[in-house]
Amino acid sequence: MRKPDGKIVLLGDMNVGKTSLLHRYMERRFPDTVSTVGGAFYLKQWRSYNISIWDTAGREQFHGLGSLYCRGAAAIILTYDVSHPQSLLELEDRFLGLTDTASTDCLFAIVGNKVDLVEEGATEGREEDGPGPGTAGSGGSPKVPKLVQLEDAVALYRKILKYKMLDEKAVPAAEQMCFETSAKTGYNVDLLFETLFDMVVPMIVRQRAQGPPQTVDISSHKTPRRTRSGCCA
Ligand SMILES: Nc1nc2c(ncn2[C@@H]2O[C@H](COP(=O)(O)OP(=O)(O)OP(=O)(O)O)[C@@H](O)[C@H]2O)c(=O)[nH]1
Ligand SMILES: [Mg+2]
Repeated sequence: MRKPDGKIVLLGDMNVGKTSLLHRYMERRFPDTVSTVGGAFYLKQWRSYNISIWDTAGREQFHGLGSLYCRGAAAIILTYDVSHPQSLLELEDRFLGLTDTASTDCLFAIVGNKVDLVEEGATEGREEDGPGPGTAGSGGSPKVPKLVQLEDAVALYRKILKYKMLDEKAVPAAEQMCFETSAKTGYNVDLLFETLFDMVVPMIVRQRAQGPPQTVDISSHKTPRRTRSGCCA
């Protein structure tokens, strides 16, 4: 298997829909999920590059693993549930610190999932994949109030830039990196992942131009010949 060229990590509280978003994008469906244990990844070929997308567990007991998964990440998707304000607060309080191990030029996307559940429509004009937030596919489930607005996510994005000491002019604009999605209907899901892939590819190209990676490719590593004394030749 070829080593992934870039890595994207999904972070966020339990139950916000990280696994469902990944299933919707990779498998084009919305299956029943069980709460993730540890983490898992998918490989996506985008142009001529292999991008790994890591799904992580939101449950507190797996919290320690988060920074391991983020190591060297080119992009991180911070996910919350639009009907649960606490899930947005958790991103700042509990998850942002885990991203310190990511690549120095790591991109951040903030994603409010489950818009199909809420009364108010999501941002208009971004629906390029899948029906609207609360239309076909929502199964007529009773609507709940939308308790987190897109502006709240934009405010968090700006806080992240401050925390990372990044210049707002040197990174993608908040409006470009804050999404509202529904893993259930597919709303904005392709847009989310494919926007990030398109942003990650130039980073890969730049990293390659800067020199070989600092990691060892074990598939091309020859086992050293042993001498009679037992030392390596
Ligand atoms: N209505 C609706 N339900 C969703 C959506 N996304 C996920 N769910 C439901 O929310 C629950 C949790 O989804 P998961 O994808 O397992 O959540 P998770 O973030 O991976 O949770 P952990 O693995 O515990 O961190 C499941 O019952 C999903 O069916 C969505 O867009 N709309
Ligand atoms: Mg999960």
